[in-house]
Amino acid sequence: MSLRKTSINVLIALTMGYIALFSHDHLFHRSGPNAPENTSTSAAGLVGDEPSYDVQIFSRDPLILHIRDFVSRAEINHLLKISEGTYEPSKVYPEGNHHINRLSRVSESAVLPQDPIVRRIKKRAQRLQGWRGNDTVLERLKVQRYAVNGFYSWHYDWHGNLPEGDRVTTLLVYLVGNNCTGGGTNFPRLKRPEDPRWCQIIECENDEYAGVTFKPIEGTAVFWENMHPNGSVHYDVLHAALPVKSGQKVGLNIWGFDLGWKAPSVGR
Ligand SMILES: O=C(O)CCC(=O)C(=O)O
Ligand SMILES: [Fe+2]
Repeated sequence: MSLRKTSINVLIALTMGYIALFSHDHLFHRSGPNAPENTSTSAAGLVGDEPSYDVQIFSRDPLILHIRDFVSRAEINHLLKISEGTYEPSKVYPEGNHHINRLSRVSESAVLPQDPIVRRIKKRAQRLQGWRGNDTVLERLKVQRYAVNGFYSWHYDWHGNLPEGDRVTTLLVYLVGNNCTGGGTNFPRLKRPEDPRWCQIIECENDEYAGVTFKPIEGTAVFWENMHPNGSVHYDVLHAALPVKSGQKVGLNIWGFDLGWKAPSVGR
């Protein structure tokens, strides 16, 4: 093939790629089933195109993604505003027994009302996870607020033995945290990656905790699968909200709950 023919072919391929990309974008953002809610006012920059976020695979087993700019500044302000006045002390529920236990968890929680902005963020979270069948639903969004000395000690988000299903995914979005010290999300069973570029998003120096600690960078999110591909619970997703030493941290929990989840009888 002559050089001229090759470059024409490359040009055609690039143009086709551009058209494919463009129409994909067109389908998803404007006319697809997941188009943003039709919110007609543009107050506070909350409406319009979906914010573009940036995803990186942090770990393959368990699957953990790090997502930059998952929510916009205007969305953060809105979520903080609608949660104000509705916080209650957070509870824990070992063996189905819901109670406050200040030895394992000190924070306040607020369940968010379902307004158009909340629904839009839920749709974004759902689309990120792909179509998992009608049995997997997102729980009501929950905001967790940690003051100085607030924390949530090491735990799993899965239950492992509920008859009604289980939490199969966790999407944790940091709403406030840029000015706090402490307050990272620690996974003690993960191996810290060696490449120093990860240090932008995880603690590298002076991390007094084993494993990996994600920094609570506002707008970013950490997503993980709580189960192995065959449905068995994953023990390496053990995690904690480390104590806040100064400032304040607020996180948004978006959990994927599979109503049809059952523990597999063998293996992982
Ligand atoms: O806020 C964090 O860093 C983790 C929170 C958490 O694990 C939870 O609410 O289940
Ligand atoms: Fe958790």
